[in-house]
Amino acid sequence: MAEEIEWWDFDAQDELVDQLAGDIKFIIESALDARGQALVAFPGGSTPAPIFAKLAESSIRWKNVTIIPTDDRLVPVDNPLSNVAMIAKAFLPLGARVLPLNSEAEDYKLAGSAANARLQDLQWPPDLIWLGMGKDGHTASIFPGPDLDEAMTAGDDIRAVGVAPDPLPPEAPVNRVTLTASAIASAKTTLVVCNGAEKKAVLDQAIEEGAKSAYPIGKVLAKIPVPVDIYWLDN
Ligand SMILES: O=C(O)[C@H](O)[C@@H](O)[C@H](O)[C@H](O)COP(=O)(O)O
Repeated sequence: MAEEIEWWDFDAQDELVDQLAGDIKFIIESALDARGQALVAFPGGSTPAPIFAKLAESSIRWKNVTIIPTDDRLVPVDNPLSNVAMIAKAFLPLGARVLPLNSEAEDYKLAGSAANARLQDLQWPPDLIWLGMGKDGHTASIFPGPDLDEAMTAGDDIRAVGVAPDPLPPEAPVNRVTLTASAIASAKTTLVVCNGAEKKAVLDQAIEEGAKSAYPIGKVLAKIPVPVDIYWLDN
């Protein structure tokens, strides 16, 4: 169980967007003040788009900020499913350094190893890992399937692995590269952002069940040693 979990409930999307963009700005600026640079991981999916847009309006020293996806779908960057493309569109024009997890490798395991090798060059740990979650309880791209154990139990030196979700999620039915649970747990700050009663019910159950949960989000949160803030939009 994460040391402490705090829920922040919102009735309106613009309130969640404003609050979250402000909180992420604060985390990034604190890192810039302390170290002159910041490393953050942002999720894919549909939820982040308005938050990226709001955050991109912030006057931050973006040139000193490195952004990685928490996970990526193994598709070319010009494919609408690409997580890194969505991040890059919002933050590359501001001068941020946006690094992909995906690669040309056809073998998803090789793509995972390549991403892991690239992440070794970064100044770890991340200042922030912002997680999304699916209705099936996946988070980042830690999904039920043959690679769940590896993603959950890989050692601290393994930051990313390739994953073939089983079943493939209908909204993006492709293999993935994801940060491992230990990479996620190493972050200085962790946020979860989700919406709707269905995801709330899954998240409540996953938190209750902790490490034994069949939901990946429950297993991952159980490994996180710092307090976790959950931003939940009721819609
Ligand atoms: O690439 C991905 O699929 C994600 O990073 C994933 O973990 C996402 O955060 C959730 O599936 C929620 O997605 P939505 O925001 O679209 O509901």
